[in-house]
Amino acid sequence: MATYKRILLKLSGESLMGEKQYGIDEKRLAEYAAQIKEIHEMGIQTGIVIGGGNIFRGLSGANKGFDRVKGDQMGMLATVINSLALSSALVAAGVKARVLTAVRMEPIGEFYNKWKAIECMEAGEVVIMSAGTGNPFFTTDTGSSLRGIEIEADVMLKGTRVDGIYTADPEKDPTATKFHDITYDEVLKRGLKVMDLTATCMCKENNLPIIVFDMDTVGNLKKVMQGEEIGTLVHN
Ligand SMILES: Nc1ncnc2c1ncn2[C@@H]1O[C@H](COP(=O)(O)OP(=O)(O)OP(=O)(O)O)[C@@H](O)[C@H]1O
Ligand SMILES: O=c1ccn([C@@H]2O[C@H](COP(=O)(O)O)[C@@H](O)[C@H]2O)c(=O)[nH]1
Repeated sequence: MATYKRILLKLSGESLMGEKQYGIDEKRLAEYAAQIKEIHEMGIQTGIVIGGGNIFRGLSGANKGFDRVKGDQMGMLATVINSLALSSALVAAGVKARVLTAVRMEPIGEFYNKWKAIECMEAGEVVIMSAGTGNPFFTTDTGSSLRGIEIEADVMLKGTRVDGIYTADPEKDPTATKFHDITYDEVLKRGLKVMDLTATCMCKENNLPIIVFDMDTVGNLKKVMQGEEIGTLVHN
């Protein structure tokens, strides 16, 4: 039984690499598409934002001598590449999918607006909102919170490679312990870096709950949608 009518799913670009060092792992892509198909078949309206860290990040480009704004634009284009790949995998799995872009680039994708996104989801399409916010100095976490609020999602799901929010980065600190749930204020006070702080603030101010969970384990997305408490819930 689905507990949510409409969701915003944020996928990690880095996770899309799978076992690779760079780019897109076809197996991981197909697994993501299959998981999304499962919840789409439950009747859940699904909006998606995907990161670009498997291809390019503006900040790392700045370290290599790129102008920061151009680097961020390259990063936003990286999210468009991932979005196109995901839409292609979804269509191959038999799911109608559409890519909208935060920067005009027809015919690659239609220019995003809230009403178009909602109309398409209500008509049974999975909508992938690409190019982040369209502005430099942001991330796709912030793009996700923005789009989640705009499309009036019931929840923002951050599907990543860790299974929730910990007291410290679990990939660096083996003594870190996991939160079952946590308030936005506590995430901000502790400076927990699983999501950027701008995104957390936006969700707090607009009362959009966040669930952080491990998307790389097949079947988890459906479990979260069925109400299984396998990740960490962030709430007021
Ligand atoms: N307190 C914490 N709890 C859980 N994870 C944390 C924490 N602090 C840092 N992290 C790290 O945050 C990462 C999750 O970020 P993730 O890779 O999904 O997003 P991202 O960097 O925005 O991805 P992309 O930009 O590629 O889309 C985890 O892999 C984890 O190592
Ligand atoms: O609104 C946005 C979103 C993203 N960017 C740039 O893209 C890369 C990739 O996004 P990730 O969230 O890191 O996966 C990001 O590092 C920024 O450089 C942006 O400028 N504006």
